Amino acid sequence: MSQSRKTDQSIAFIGAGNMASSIFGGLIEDGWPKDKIWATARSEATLENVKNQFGVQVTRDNHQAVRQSEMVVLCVKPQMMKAVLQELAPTLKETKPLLISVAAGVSLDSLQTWCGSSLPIVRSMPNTPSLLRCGVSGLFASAQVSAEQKAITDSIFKAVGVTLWVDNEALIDSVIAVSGSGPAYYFLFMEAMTEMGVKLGLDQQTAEQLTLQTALGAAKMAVCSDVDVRELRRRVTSPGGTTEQAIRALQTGGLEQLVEQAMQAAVERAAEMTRQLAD
Ligand SMILES: NC(=O)C1=CN([C@@H]2O[C@H](COP(=O)(O)OP(=O)(O)OC[C@H]3O[C@@H](n4cnc5c(N)ncnc54)[C@H](OP(=O)(O)O)[C@@H]3O)[C@@H](O)[C@H]2O)C=CC1
Ligand SMILES: O=C(O)[C@@H]1CCC=N1
Repeated sequence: MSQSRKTDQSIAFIGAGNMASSIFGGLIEDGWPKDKIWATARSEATLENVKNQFGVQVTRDNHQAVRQSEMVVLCVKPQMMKAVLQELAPTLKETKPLLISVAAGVSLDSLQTWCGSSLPIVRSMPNTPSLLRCGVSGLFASAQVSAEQKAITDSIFKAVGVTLWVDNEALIDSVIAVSGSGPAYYFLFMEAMTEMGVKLGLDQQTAEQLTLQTALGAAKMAVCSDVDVRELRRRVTSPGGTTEQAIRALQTGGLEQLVEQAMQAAVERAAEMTRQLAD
C-alpha cells in the first residue's frame, strides 16, 4: 500500500464510468478500503455494475457522496461538468473538500467559477491502464492546494501508476496528447497489425496473440532496458533484413508526420474544448 496516503480519508468519485472505475479499481487493488470509496452515476445500471464489480459505496445523490468525503474526484464528461458543479456548489461550499478533476479541456478557472467558492483544485490527466495499476497521470495543482493535499493526490494516482507534476496548466493539454489519449493510438496500431496478420493467412486468434504479446514485450523492454527505444529498434533491425523493409515502408508512408498531426489535433481539440466550455 502507498506510504503517504491517509487511509482514514474517504474519496468520492462523481461519475463512475471508464476513467473513474479504472482509478478506483486500481486503488482497491492497492489496498484502499472499499467502504471509503463512494461512486455516483446517473443510472442505477451503472451503480449496480460498479457495486457488483468493485464493492464500493454507491449513490445517485452527488451531495451524499461529497458529504462523506474529504476528496472529490470529478469524473463526468467535460460537457457535464458545469451542471454537476453548479448543482453541487452549496455542499462544496459547506464541506470544502479537495477537488480533483480528470476532465480534458476544462480549465481551473472554469472549475473554480462553477463551484462558486474558492476551493483547492487539482487538474489531473490519467489514462485507462490505471485499472491495471499501469497508468500514468499528469497533474497540476491550483495555488490553494496545500503541500499535504498535493502529497495525498500524488499517492492516489501513484496507487494506479506513475505520476508526473507539470508546472504550467497549459501542459495538461500536452499530457492529454501523449498519455491521456495515447492508449488508443497503440490499440489502433494493434488492430491494424492483427488485421494484416489475418490477411497474411494467420487465424484471428493467432494474429491477435502474436500482436498483443509483441506490444507487451516491446513496452516492457522499453521501460526496463537501460538503452533508449531508438537503440532497441536498431537491435531488431538486421541490416538487409525484413524489419528494415517494414520500417522503410512506415517512414516513407509518413508515420512520424502522422503521429505529429495526430497529437497536434489532440492538443488543439483540448484548447478548443477549454474555450467552448468556459463561460
Ligand atoms: N476515458 C479515458 O481514457 C479518459 C477520460 N478522461 C476524462 O474522464 C472523464 C470521464 O470520461 P469517461 O470515464 O471516459 O466517461 P464515461 O461516459 O465512461 O463516464 C461518465 C460517468 O459520468 C456519469 N454521470 C453523468 N452525469 C452525471 C451526474 N450528473 N452525476 C453523477 N454522475 C454522472 C455517468 O453516469 P451513467 O453511467 O449513469 O451514464 C458515467 O458513469 C472525462 O471528463 C474525460 O475527459 C481523462 C483521461 C482519460
Ligand atoms: O478522448 C478524450 O477526450 C478523453 C481524454 C483523454 C482520453 N480520453
